[in-house]
Amino acid sequence: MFSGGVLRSSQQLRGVPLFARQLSTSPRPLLARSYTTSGRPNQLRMGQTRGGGNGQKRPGNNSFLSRFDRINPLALVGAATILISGYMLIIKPYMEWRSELKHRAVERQQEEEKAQAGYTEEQVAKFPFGKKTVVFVLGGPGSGKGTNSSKLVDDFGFVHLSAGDLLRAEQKRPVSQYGELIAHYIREGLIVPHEITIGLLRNAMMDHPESDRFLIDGFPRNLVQAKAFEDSVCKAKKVLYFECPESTMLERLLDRGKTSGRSDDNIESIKKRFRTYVNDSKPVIDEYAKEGKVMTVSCKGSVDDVYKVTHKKMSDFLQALEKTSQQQDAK
Ligand SMILES: Nc1ncnc2c1ncn2[C@@H]1O[C@H](COP(=O)(O)OP(=O)(O)OP(=O)(O)O)[C@@H](O)[C@H]1O
Ligand SMILES: O=c1ccn([C@@H]2O[C@H](COP(=O)(O)O)[C@@H](O)[C@H]2O)c(=O)[nH]1
Repeated sequence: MFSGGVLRSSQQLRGVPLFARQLSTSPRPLLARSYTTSGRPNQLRMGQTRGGGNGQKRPGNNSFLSRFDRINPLALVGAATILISGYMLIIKPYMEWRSELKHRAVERQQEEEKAQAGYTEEQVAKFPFGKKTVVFVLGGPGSGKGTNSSKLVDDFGFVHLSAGDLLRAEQKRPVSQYGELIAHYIREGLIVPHEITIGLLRNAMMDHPESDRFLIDGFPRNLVQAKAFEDSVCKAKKVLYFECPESTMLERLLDRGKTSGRSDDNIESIKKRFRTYVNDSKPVIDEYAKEGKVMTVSCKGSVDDVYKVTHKKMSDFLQALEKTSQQQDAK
């Protein structure tokens, strides 16, 4: 760092920082100051040597210790200050930054390994999906699925899995290979390929082995997804459907968009989401209705009013389910 020009006239100063050398070789101080072993300054005039005033050098003048006679202590202090400051201001923060980067890279790698590993085929095969009570929560965008699902969690001990939330979380995961794809589908109001969504839902269910009840909110979005989920995970026991006019949904979504930060709570995306709902998602509800699985709740009224109806319907369903299971156990 201090490799400045060689000072031929003061070879003794090799190893001393340039800053110190320049100060110590400066012609400015007419009185070079040295220090005695007692610490008192010992002032000598230029050219005067310790051996007397005759200009002859003493034999020991070139000894190691005598080299320091010519070094200005202030210069040494200055050099030391520069060294310490350089270390504190540049080298130390740089080393800390490098170590932080290394730490983050290790964390990212661990996260990626964990995400890629997911669950083994054996673990998936052993998980008792068929014994779980799965209720799909369906309805148009902004019809109140999330609002009511959160309340059902508190009252009936469901685990609430929102397909949209799982996709948004996956999109944000720094090492996700699907991040950009999901962002595009969500912004365009399109349906993400079902392999991705079903994988996320299945893993999320397996993350809660202790729970017997799952609310799956905003899924399935089309008939292909519904069939794929039934084939690879399980059948839903019931569908909770929030019926809502488009004008109400639009008003609520635009209002939510003021604070939600969602990339699809804007008028262009909302229109696309409505189109997807009518063309792809509503037929799923119609299909389940044919199987007698749908409980319909109107979204009109206050949050509390709507939830009162939702609570009653869910309570009736769970009671009926309990009764059926008791009857089966009795056989
Ligand atoms: N009964 C209600 N009255 C007034 N506002 C409501 C009512 N129910 C829900 N909201 C509000 O409407 C907005 C949409 O509700 P929510 O997020 O529950 O809908 P969602 O069906 O889950 O929507 P998305 O499918 O877009 O996720 C929210 O801001 C919520 O607070
Ligand atoms: O099964 C699903 C669920 C959701 N999506 C995409 O996510 C957005 C937002 O979903 P919300 O339920 O409103 O949170 C939806 O418009 C789809 O683009 C999906 O592809 N598949």
